[in-house]
Amino acid sequence: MVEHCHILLVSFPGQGHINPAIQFAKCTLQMGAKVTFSTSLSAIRRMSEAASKIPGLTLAPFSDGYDDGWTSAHDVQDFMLSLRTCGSEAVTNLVMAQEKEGQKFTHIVYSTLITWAGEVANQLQIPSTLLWNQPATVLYVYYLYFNKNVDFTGENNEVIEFPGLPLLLKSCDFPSFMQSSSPVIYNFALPVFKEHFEILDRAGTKQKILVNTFDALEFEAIRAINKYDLMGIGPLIPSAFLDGKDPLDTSFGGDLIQKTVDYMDWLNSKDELSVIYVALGSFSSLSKQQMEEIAKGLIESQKPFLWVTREANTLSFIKEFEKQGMIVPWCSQLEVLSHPSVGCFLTHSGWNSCIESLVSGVPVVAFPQWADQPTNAKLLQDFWKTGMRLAAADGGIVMADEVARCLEIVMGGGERGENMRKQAKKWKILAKDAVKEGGSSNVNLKGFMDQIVGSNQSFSS
Ligand SMILES: O=c1ccn([C@@H]2O[C@H](COP(=O)(O)OP(=O)(O)O[C@H]3O[C@H](CO)[C@@H](O)[C@H](O)[C@H]3O)[C@@H](O)[C@H]2O)c(=O)[nH]1
Repeated sequence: MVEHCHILLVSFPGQGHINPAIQFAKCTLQMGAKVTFSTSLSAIRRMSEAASKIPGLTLAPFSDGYDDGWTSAHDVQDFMLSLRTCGSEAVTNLVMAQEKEGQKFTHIVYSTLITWAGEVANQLQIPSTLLWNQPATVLYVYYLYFNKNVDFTGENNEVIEFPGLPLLLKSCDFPSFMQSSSPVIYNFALPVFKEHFEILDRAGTKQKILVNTFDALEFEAIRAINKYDLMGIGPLIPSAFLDGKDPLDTSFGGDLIQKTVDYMDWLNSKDELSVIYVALGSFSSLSKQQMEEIAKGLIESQKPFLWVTREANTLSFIKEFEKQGMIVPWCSQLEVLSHPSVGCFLTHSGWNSCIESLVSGVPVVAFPQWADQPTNAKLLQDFWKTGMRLAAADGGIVMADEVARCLEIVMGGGERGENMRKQAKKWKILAKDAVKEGGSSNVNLKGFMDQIVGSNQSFSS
């Protein structure tokens, strides 16, 4: 029975993980399940009041030892260890507390990087499912890296074929952690991804993996790993920007910073498709030189821009720069992307940003930094064909000319830009189709819910 379904949802505290997790919670709540959402106190604190009042949602924060939030000034390995220790204890305590009251969680759903929640679920013999919040393609690439005899050396950046994938990758397209240039401080990452597979394998055969993607977008990659049952249940995006069923669902509710500057009047004053929206990650750590090159490239483009950054004060020509654009510390990205004046998204290609660009039908200029972002940028450019990736000059810096060149191609009147805009419109329609009643993601999510309550009763949407 649906009212007996109680999901414990555990998420990594980063913005790119919290957002799809909250949206997953909203979808399953609408189907009648109860959801307890557990993550670090710092992430729960930044959730809007509205999110904390979602009916049926219980928040279960725990201290991960970084109650003011992790910043790049902290050692990332220490943080991951502390999160694992504190999180494992918190999840165990939550399960025990339920049992004391004669109740139990039906299922534990845990996000990417939260391997330990899967481990605790295995130990406590509670069925669990990974909510993978990156493309299915990236999961497949990691799977091959750890499990199959595929040569990932990619010497001289030669092209590598991946069985079952209609896409050729070079080493520069791999997740950054696989690349030889990955900084030592991120050496913790590959073992975490390896552990994901080990935990899935210990949980039993043919484990389901929920993926924030949809069938039409990654048909082959979703089916490429026979060992697991990947299910596209995305895009996990607030309803108002997707199917419109709930016009009041206009935000994820877990914003890093609550909106502080009003940019809507400014956007309203601009011509259709004329504005460049720039957001290069919640924790961008671009060098001063790189920031300046991007700024110069934007100026060269002569187009208005809205740039989300909290580092603009490092720019030497900020005053001149501000005449052409607007700088904000945070915005509602989906609100901006769905504004008619926005014609291009200059993005770090974090997975949520990619999928939000597709849902909004906005072409991109991709500037991947790390993690899955190089692969995401490759997919956007060569598979979904909605944009292009910036090329770095010798020395690794992307120069202003390159920024301006790509913006001109994507936003200009030429054939390439025209095609990208056409492709972007196509994905916008297909994304909405996926979540409609009877759409692939809608069917998959209902199927998952049916399975976890162990009944044949169908869920309403
Ligand atoms: O001003 C802003 C800037 C961002 N966002 C939102 O913040 C989220 C950002 O997510 P994402 O684009 O995925 O970036 P990160 O937060 O950097 O995501 C991390 O997590 C993702 C999911 O695992 C990975 O794909 C990325 O590489 C990794 O950096 C999106 O929902 C945006 O809509 C806003 O609402 N307002």
